[in-house]
Parts: sequence; C-alpha cells; structure tokens
Amino acid sequence: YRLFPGTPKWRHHTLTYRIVKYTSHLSRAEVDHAVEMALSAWSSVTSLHFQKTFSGEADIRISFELGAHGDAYPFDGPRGTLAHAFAPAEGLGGDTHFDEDESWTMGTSGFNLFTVAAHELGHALGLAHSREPSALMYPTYKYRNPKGFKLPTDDVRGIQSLYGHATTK
Ligand SMILES: CC(C)C[C@H](CS(C)(=N)=N)C(=O)N[C@H]1Cc2cn(c3ccccc23)CCCCCCNC1=O
Ligand SMILES: [Ca+2]
Ligand SMILES: [Zn+2]
Ligand SMILES: [Zn+2]
Repeated sequence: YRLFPGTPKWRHHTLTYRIVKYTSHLSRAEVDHAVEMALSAWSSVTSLHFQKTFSGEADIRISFELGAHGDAYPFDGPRGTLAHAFAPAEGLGGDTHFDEDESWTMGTSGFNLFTVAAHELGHALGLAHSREPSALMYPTYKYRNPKGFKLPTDDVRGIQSLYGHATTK
C-alpha cells in the first residue's frame, strides 16, 4: 500500500459525509446504499465511524459531476477516468467526485458504483495507489462483488497504518 506525501489523515475518527448531487443513472436509494457499503468496508477494519448529513458542511462531500466542474480536474466523458477524490484536508479535502458520463450500475454491466466508491473513499481517507494488483487501491477498475466483499489484505494494512484496527469492544 502507499500513503500520500506528508501522510495526510483525518484527526478525528467520526467523519461526516454528505451526498450533494446524485446521478441520473441510479435511484437515490441505490446511490445511498452503494456509498454506505463502500464506507463500511473501511470502517469495519478500523475505529472509523461515518455519519451521513443532509445539509451544511461535511468532511466528505460526494457528488456526480459532468466535464469541467469547478476544480482543476475536469472529467473526460465516458470511460477513461471514472472518478477522483481529494486526500484528507480542510475544505476540498476528502471530497469525492464521480464522472456523470459513466454508465453507473449496481451490477456487473457498466461501472459498479460500490467498487468505484470503495476505491475513491480509500483516497479520501489517505490511501494513494497500491502496486499490488489484487488491492482495491490498484489504479485500474476491476469489478468487486459488494455481497460478501472483504477488503484485500494490502488495503487493510494501509488503512490500519493510518487509523489503527477496529476495537473489539
Ligand atoms: C480505479 C478506478 C475505480 C478509479 C480511477 C480514477 S482515480 C483518479 N481515483 N485513481 C480510474 O478511473 N482509473 C481508470 C484508469 C484508466 C484505464 N484506462 C484509461 C484510459 C484513459 C484514462 C484513464 C484510464 C484504460 C481503459 C479503461 C477505462 C475505464 C476504466 N478506467 C480506469 O480504470
Ligand atoms: Ca470518464
Ligand atoms: Zn472534481
Ligand atoms: Zn485511484
């Protein structure tokens, strides 16, 4: 696994997240569910907790964006780059953007939202790309079945190096 230079990480272990803009490809409930499952993949192996908020500020702001959308990383249309997320920091840090031009799905056709969200949230928590091909933080998309998903060892080692392991109690 790899961390970002300077090892940016969240100082508090309860993080708020807010889904600011949804996609036309899926229902709100589907997006909420995919994001919730992606977050729990990370919280299940650490002492991190996530709280969904519906207004005001949040550590992790999630949105679907088209093309140029106000940050320095305009999206590129269908395929290519699927999403991006900012490393832990104030303001834009932690924010996660998905390319609205992709065919987002809850299944295996198009791009599986759970799979991409789990990868992006790894970045939002402080993980860079891994050289381990089996790692979730590997730079290229590979479908992961949300049912019975277990975080690969490399990713567990990385996130626990930042936030420790889940406390048993
Ligand atoms: C790991 C993801 C969930 C998130 C990353 C984005 S990020 C910033 N969070 N690391 C991603 O989108 N990777 C590209 C990488 C990529 C693969 N190709 C590309 C062609 C052009 C541009 C990028 C790519 C070859 C063709 C396949 C294109 C579709 C799949 N795209 C990818 O796998
Ligand atoms: Ca794209
Ligand atoms: Zn963006
Ligand atoms: Zn990535």
